[in-house]
Amino acid sequence: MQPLRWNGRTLDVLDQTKLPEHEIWDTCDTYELVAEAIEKMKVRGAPAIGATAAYGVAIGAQQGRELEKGEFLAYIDGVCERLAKTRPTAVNLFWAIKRMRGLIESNSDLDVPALVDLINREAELVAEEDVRLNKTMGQNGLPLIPDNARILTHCNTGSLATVDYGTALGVIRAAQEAGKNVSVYADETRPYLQGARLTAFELHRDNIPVTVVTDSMAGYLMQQGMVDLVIVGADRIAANGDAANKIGTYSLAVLAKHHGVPFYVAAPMSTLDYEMETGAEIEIEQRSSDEVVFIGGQRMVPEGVPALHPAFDVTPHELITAIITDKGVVKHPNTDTMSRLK
Ligand SMILES: CSC[C@H]1O[C@H](OP(=O)(O)O)[C@H](O)[C@@H]1O
Repeated sequence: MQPLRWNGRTLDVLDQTKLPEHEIWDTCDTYELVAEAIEKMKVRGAPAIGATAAYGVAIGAQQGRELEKGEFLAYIDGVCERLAKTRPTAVNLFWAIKRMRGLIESNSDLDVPALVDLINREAELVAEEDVRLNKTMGQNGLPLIPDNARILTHCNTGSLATVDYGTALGVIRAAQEAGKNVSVYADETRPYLQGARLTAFELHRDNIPVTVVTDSMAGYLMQQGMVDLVIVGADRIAANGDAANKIGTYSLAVLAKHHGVPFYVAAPMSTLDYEMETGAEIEIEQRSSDEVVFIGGQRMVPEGVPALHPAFDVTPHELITAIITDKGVVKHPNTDTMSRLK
């Protein structure tokens, strides 16, 4: 199930906060509505956020179609700034905005209508490329997935986290499509429950055997020999291979190392941030503690008791067996091996 529907003018966003029970689509006909959809995590997942931001710039450009050239360029810069403020960790957001800005700067001689059409087309290209690259990544990861693999994954890295097909779930899909008999344990992934609500939803629809487990069960599953490999996504990968991903990923990597279970990260090249030397520099989004305190509107923490909500953590490259990208697989990632992907 794809999370975005583009008709050339407006963007319909599948409201993922309402899944799996309700399939509700929100129409974004202004860039502000696009920004709010990202901030409220109606759409989430690094590549999906990047594509959504690109469409947000395109919708903003259409809104400014009647402006004079100079006003338009200043206005579209403001649109980009607004979208860049939505969420800090997933580099795909900034990669997409930088790509749109670069296109505008290198074509600033065009008149406004021509620029608007060019921006529209570029946003569509970002989305089309994402699907193609995810499928390539799936094929690149295939050799790492043995037949009958029992796979543990975290959060949601499927079609709902991308334009379609997925990153880590894309590798799992490729394995199933290749006839491998794979099964998945999906961490529920508190507090937003991407695993229970989204990954289980996607895999069940695709007839990929999936069992939901609580985040605290990962160690038990590995201790019982029930997991053959772990595969997760990423929101930003530093030049040395340190990977920022949903909170709880680092704990999985430590457990996997202790139990000798391979730990894979799957991410497109748009998630690699070569300007960031190590993961220590990655900004970790701190979201509202209400997202921890309340589940489905029901209070789980006593009034007056604070709760933390770091939305991501960073897994050191030493704990990562291999990073799977659309350009190839980096085993034992470090600054040197990662540099060869450039
Ligand atoms: C395919 S990347 C998905 C990536 O994004 C998720 O974060 P969020 O749901 O907060 O956007 C999580 O880190 C996934 O691994």
